[in-house]
Amino acid sequence: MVEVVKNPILEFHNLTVAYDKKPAIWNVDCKLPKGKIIGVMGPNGSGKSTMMKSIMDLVPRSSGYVKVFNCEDGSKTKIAYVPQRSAVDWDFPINVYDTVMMGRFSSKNIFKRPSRNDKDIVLDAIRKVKLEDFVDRQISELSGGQQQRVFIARALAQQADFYLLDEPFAGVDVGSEQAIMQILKEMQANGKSIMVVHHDLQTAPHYFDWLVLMSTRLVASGPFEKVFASEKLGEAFGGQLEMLQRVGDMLQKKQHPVREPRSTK
Ligand SMILES: Nc1ncnc2c1ncn2[C@@H]1O[C@H](COP(=O)(O)OP(=O)(O)OP(=O)(O)O)[C@@H](O)[C@H]1O
Repeated sequence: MVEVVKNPILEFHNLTVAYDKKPAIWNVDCKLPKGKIIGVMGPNGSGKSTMMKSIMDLVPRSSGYVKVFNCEDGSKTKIAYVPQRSAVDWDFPINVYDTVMMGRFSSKNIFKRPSRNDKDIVLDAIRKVKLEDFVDRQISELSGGQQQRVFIARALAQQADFYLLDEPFAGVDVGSEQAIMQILKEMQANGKSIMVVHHDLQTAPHYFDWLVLMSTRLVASGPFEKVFASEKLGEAFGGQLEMLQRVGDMLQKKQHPVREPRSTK
């Protein structure tokens, strides 16, 4: 099941990426819509991270291509990428402010001096993720949820049109997960497109408008409810059907599977 998209932000055209000749993603062909929060789901090793990296041109393509479409105003679509937590050296000696400031530098201007405008944008991004009390704190001294928010602030400082987040909720407490989700919804309300690699089938229905299901091949891409309710979910996740049944029951009862954060009052 691959839904046709008329005004896409992104197109995968027969894309294959292999490591040591073993395909990590195989012949992926689909278009993804603008202005949505898109979930990318599938079992471990199904190629979700590779899909993200192929958009950023971080992995060599064996065949096919990825095309990112222009913004409405004709300017080039800017992409910000938040890698998996495990790909980041959290012991690197750098504080929150300087990490977020990295979002204002590209490979072409790494030696520029930050302008007043850069500084304002960085402080604004830090405020948006509610880390203003931690600007001077080393990133190694933050909790998992705070570290993730620093990287989201760095992406916000890039002022991109399209945001890619690889498992932003891994190693993050429930309160931080909800805070991050709130930030993503606000970004969407401001016209941004967002793509998120996610593992948790219970929370997914509350987060995404569009679902891409991977199992090395593309299993499905379409409106969330349509893909989630189809047999494609079982096809992608194979052995985990019992758990899926429980999720289905929960959805029928309209229970919100995410616990409310405990009040701090
Ligand atoms: N740098 C690499 N070198 C060799 N093989 C790799 C490399 N990166 C990923 N792979 C392999 O490619 C396949 C897809 O990996 P990928 O990380 O894209 O999957 P994933 O769906 O994101 O997995 P997970 O949910 O566990 O993070 C896996 O079999 C993985 O072992």
